[in-house]
Amino acid sequence: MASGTLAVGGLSVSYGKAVQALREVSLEVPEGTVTAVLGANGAGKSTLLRAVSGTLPFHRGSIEAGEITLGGRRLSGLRPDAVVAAGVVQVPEGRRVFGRLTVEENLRAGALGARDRSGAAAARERVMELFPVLAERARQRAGLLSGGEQQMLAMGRALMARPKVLLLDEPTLGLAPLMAERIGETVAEINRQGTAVLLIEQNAALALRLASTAHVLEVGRVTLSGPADALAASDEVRRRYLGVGDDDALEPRFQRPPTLERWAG
Ligand SMILES: Nc1ncnc2c1ncn2[C@@H]1O[C@H](COP(=O)(O)OP(=O)(O)OP(=O)(O)O)[C@@H](O)[C@H]1O
Repeated sequence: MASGTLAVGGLSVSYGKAVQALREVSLEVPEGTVTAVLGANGAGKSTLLRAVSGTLPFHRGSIEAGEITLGGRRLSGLRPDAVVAAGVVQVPEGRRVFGRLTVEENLRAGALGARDRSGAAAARERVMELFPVLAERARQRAGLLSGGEQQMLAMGRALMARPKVLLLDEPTLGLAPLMAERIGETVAEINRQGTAVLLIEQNAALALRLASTAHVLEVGRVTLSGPADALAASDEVRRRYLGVGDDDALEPRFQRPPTLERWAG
């Protein structure tokens, strides 16, 4: 397996005895690609990212079965800092920048997770090129930035650890359409520069445009997987996630469950 491929195999996760959030989920983020996960609220998308980043215990969740590997090396069971050092870094939902620290200090904090310090200057340069506004605001408190700028900072902070795989949890949530587009363009650029991305995104149209492969999660199970363009063309995805051709599309979780289909590839 390529050294940067993230693989999730047969993953089951629960929160206590009552909530089984993921059931035998298997998917891959091949080295250097963008893979998207779609799903209604509560489908288990954030749980998947928490499992990969090692942060489940902070939410009282645990892995019951399955494993997560990067390039064949086991990540499941590692502490979050070890997962970051191995090359997988999460940008959490809701940005969560350190509001009282400056932009610069937030970025420095991100660099602490890197495997070694030698590439810190190059990483900072890359972040400032991707997000020029962060250079302009370097001395400002992060809490004073707009929502879109905070998302940029959260992504920049994650990139300071020089990840092989970036985990993005709803990066455009709550942003104006123009800002959401900019974030989308930046995700594409980050990927062009060689970083793989596991993208969770409520804007399914944007996610399917950015990703090469996509998966649909429903009540903790992967119910649909395939090339992103094939999913974007499927009636099921168009109706349930792209809001095309069905008045009920705004309430995806109340619709009938999808049939299990898979495309080759
Ligand atoms: N800390 C927790 N304790 C108990 N149950 C939880 C916890 N976190 C999530 N859950 C439950 O696990 C299931 C999956 O939640 P998860 O947040 O992963 O879904 P999601 O697809 O990310 O949804 P959303 O988009 O609303 O965040 C849901 O039933 C949710 O209520």
